[in-house]
Amino acid sequence: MRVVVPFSADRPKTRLSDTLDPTERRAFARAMLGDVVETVRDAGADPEVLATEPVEVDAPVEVDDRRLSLAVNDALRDGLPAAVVMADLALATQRSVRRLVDTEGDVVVAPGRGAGTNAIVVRHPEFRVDYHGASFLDHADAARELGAAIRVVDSFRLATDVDEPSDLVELLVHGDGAARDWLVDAGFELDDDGGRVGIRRR
Ligand SMILES: Nc1nc2c(ncn2[C@@H]2O[C@H](COP(=O)(O)OP(=O)(O)OP(=O)(O)O)[C@@H](O)[C@H]2O)c(=O)[nH]1
Ligand SMILES: C[C@H](OP(=O)(O)O)C(=O)O
Repeated sequence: MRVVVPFSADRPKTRLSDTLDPTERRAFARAMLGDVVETVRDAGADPEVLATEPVEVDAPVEVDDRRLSLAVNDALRDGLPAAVVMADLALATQRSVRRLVDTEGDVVVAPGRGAGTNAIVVRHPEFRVDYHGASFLDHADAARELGAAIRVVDSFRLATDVDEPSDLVELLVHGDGAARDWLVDAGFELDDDGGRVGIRRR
């Protein structure tokens, strides 16, 4: 199955601005992209990166700097079925991606926290993505309006998109790819000194 991996190359991860400087955010986002592409391929699917600017990665890259939903809907027109897996799902595993693409349904969604849509499989020819805000609810409504069968994949690993500093804790604990290595090399470690486990930088 085609797996489109959208990647905002130019100004990535602005919600991590208090934790990483712009250069670090680009490098960290790029490390997560590489992990997602490798995981998708290990799951036996075919990654295609949809980036806002050229990027060196082990997968075909299409550059499209239009807004996310517009670019993704155009990419979906290149052939269904197709999945869209976000480039910041650094905890995704071969098994969780396989579970996503093997789940039957006209539209299959792996929700993210905050009513997001972290990954989606589209088999219905008239379905269109509409990202940002409560996109999970918007996608469920859109599927119902089409009479499309929608399925939800409840997965910790697909639900964890790395957007904010608290997400870095999950990556340190559960990740095992280049993005986690990048964090460790940058001096990040768990802060387990009482209360909820956080993150600190040596
Ligand atoms: N191709 C493309 N990818 C995008 C765009 N906006 C976000 N993405 C990607 O979509 C995924 C989810 O988006 P966000 O979580 O908002 O990522 P982000 O924009 O880097 O993060 P913030 O700046 O904190 O919003 C990430 O993998 C982004 O790289 C876009 O306009 N075009
Ligand atoms: C892609 C987008 O991510 P967010 O902007 O919500 O982090 C969404 O999940 O709709």
